[in-house]
Amino acid sequence: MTQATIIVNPSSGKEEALDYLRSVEELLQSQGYEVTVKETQQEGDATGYSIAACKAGADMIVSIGGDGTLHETINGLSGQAHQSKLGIIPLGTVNDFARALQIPLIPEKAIRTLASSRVQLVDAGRLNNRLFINVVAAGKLAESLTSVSSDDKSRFGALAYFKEGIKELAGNASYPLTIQHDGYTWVGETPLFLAALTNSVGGFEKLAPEAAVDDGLIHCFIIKNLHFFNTLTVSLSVLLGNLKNHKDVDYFTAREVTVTSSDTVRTNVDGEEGPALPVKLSVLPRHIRVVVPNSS
Ligand SMILES: Nc1ncnc2c1ncn2[C@@H]1O[C@H](COP(=O)(O)OP(=O)(O)OP(=O)(O)O)[C@@H](O)[C@H]1O
Repeated sequence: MTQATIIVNPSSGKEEALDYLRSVEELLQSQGYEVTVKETQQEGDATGYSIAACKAGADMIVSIGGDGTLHETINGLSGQAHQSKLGIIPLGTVNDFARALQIPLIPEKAIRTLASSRVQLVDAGRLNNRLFINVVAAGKLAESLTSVSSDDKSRFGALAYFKEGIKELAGNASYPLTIQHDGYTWVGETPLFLAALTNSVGGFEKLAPEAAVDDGLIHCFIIKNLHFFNTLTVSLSVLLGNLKNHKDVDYFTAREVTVTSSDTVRTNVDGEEGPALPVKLSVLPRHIRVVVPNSS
């Protein structure tokens, strides 16, 4: 009998993940899976459960939670001799990875997607010695997003991010960064450096519109000045996917990027606190097998 493991994070998003557990189990059983359920209690659990599922030869791992739970699950999958395919029920706050893959954000619809026969190969990013799936951010703005409390996230959802972000914009503080890629070096002060693998960053699905999940590229934005966030042009730029064309933004794509600073600068990785700089980023092309809707 084929095996599936469900990894469910009860604290994700609005804390509704457990409400959908039974439906996910039933759908998988109806597809002929023998199902194991693993509930996370703390950071690292999803990685451990994911490694165990691969070692047990599970055909599919289903993550019920947000981008943080997915990040941990994928870090478990990678490097295993047998890599299970991944099903996603997006119940986090932002759910960028699901947005990028056009997995429905309505849980009932996402659950039906698990019956899809379509599996898409998706890039993963490497950051020093671990993987990321969506975005690495560095700078004052990234640090402020990391500081959003999980209480605020549960109560306000994505708005919690904007609340913190806007507080930080008022300061417009920058860090000195050195960014190297493909023989180029950028040196300057920036409040925000973004390295995105997918088109959806922070819930903005058009922030990096040309970023395909399997293009083998890191899409990088160096925001040189945050003053422009205070003007109407920024909202238009972001919403229309023109951020890269703004005069205060440097945009490039790369397969490998190194970011260093003379200051202590922490990163935000897939929405959670990441390591301090320096970081070396690279791409593992078409590294993860994700179950996506038949029609997308
Ligand atoms: N039982 C638990 N109670 C509290 N925190 C948990 C529990 N299980 C896992 N975690 C933590 O939850 C975090 C991941 O949450 P996740 O990203 O899935 O939800 P989210 O932050 O609401 O969504 P998003 O990342 O899409 O905004 C990880 O940092 C992990 O350590």
